[in-house]
Amino acid sequence: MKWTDKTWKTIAPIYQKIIEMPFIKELQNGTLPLEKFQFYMGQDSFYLENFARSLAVIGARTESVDHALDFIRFAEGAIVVEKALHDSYFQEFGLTSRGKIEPTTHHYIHFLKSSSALDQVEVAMAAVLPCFWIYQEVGNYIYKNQQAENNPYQKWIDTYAGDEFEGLVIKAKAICDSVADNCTEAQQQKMTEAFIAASRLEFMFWNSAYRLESWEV
Ligand SMILES: Cc1ncc(CN)c(N)n1
Repeated sequence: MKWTDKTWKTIAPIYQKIIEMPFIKELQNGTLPLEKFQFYMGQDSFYLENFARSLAVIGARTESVDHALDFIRFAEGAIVVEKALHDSYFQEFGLTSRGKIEPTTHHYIHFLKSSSALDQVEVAMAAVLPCFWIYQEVGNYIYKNQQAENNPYQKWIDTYAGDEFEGLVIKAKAICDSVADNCTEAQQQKMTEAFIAASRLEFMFWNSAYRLESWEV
């Protein structure tokens, strides 16, 4: 069985919790309060910037030139989305500033930065995979199950349920499978642990936006 198939099974309960969480349900039916989406957008702007930096570091560290090119292109894509967030989404949703980095975002971006810099590069590739794969699954899930017309969050849904994003996910999964084939059992286990940690952080990221979580002091 492919590493990706085995690993997705380990996070199936986390994914189930994600699609049942209020942030996702309300995004799906268009009732998510604007304030929560604004919070999410601001935090996601920090996230995408640092996600892109981590992808670029992985690109620099990977042995295969083809994988280096893929990761550098992933990094470029994440920065382009980040700019689009500023240029269009921020304006559309009335956000003037992205605010400051809040606790869950802080945890997530530092997890990605330390993994990309210090972990075995195959483990770092596994750490960034949920950022692609979970978003695609959630985007597709919402797209298939939505009933709301004139959903204010439609553009977000279409981004992650779209063909362009699917192409990136297919590539990121294929790279993880090909590098996992050359890893020992113990190394594959570390890849899986990194994937699980990032999946938990994806849940926490949406949950923290729903709760408008901020530093207490
Ligand atoms: C937190 C988070 N994770 C993943 C994605 C999709 N790259 C995102 N925009 N934000």
